[in-house]
Amino acid sequence: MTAQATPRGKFISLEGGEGVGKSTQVRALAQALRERGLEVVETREPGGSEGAERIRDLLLQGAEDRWNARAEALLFAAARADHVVKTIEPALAAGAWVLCDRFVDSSLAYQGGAGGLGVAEVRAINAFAIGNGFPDRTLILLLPDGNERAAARDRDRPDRIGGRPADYHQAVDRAFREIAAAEPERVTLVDATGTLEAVTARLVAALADLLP
Ligand SMILES: Nc1ncnc2c1ncn2[C@@H]1O[C@H](COP(=O)(O)OP(=O)(O)O)[C@@H](O)[C@H]1O
Ligand SMILES: Cc1cn([C@H]2C[C@H](O)[C@@H](COP(=O)(O)OP(=O)(O)O)O2)c(=O)[nH]c1=O
Repeated sequence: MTAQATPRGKFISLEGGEGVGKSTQVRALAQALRERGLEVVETREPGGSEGAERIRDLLLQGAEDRWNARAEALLFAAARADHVVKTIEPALAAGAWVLCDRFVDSSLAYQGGAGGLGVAEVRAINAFAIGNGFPDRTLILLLPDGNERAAARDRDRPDRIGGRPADYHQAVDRAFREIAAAEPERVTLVDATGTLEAVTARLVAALADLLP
């Protein structure tokens, strides 16, 4: 008898601006997928491995001018390279589904689109960092006025990037929509209004073609 190879898991990233409900929905979607019998690993960026969590502190704490735009983009990519090798790839190879709270599209939208480096340039450094490790599906949560939930949650202590001005966050939002338009096979825009349960149901529906 020959051993059956374990089928590879699927890699799903959740994206969107500040406070649209990504962390809430990673937990809820993981639960919904587990109820369907899937093994699920939840992770986040920046972070998700020991070294990447250290880089997270460097990126999110301290003064706004702690890093220039290129250094910031490279630090996100370095954290991602470690996260892929240490956490994401082993889980997928073992057959688990990986749900990631932010991934490469956050770099494309924040550093590339809003930060002025250019989406193509930031894509290139990330291609070097992660090779073929793009998600199987990316779900971008959209709120019409995204910031109310984040503002209520963070009060007056946003992090180094969350605290940037409104026009930066509007540019992030535009960049996410452009990425979705450019890569419709991988990237789906999902309405994040309504109850937690309603949003989770939309996310599950957006994965229908990948589910076993
Ligand atoms: N569907 C929802 N309706 C109302 N509030 C929500 C909903 N989903 C999340 N929240 C709340 O909005 C805030 C931001 O959600 P969170 O999941 O932390 O967002 P993100 O990870 O995108 O920053 C939290 O206080 C959370 O409890
Ligand atoms: C992964 C990633 C995050 N970020 C930013 C987005 C957030 O402001 C911050 C991550 O903080 P996080 O706590 O995940 O944000 P939130 O819960 O508000 O969504 O880092 C980038 O600018 N580029 C990236 O590649």
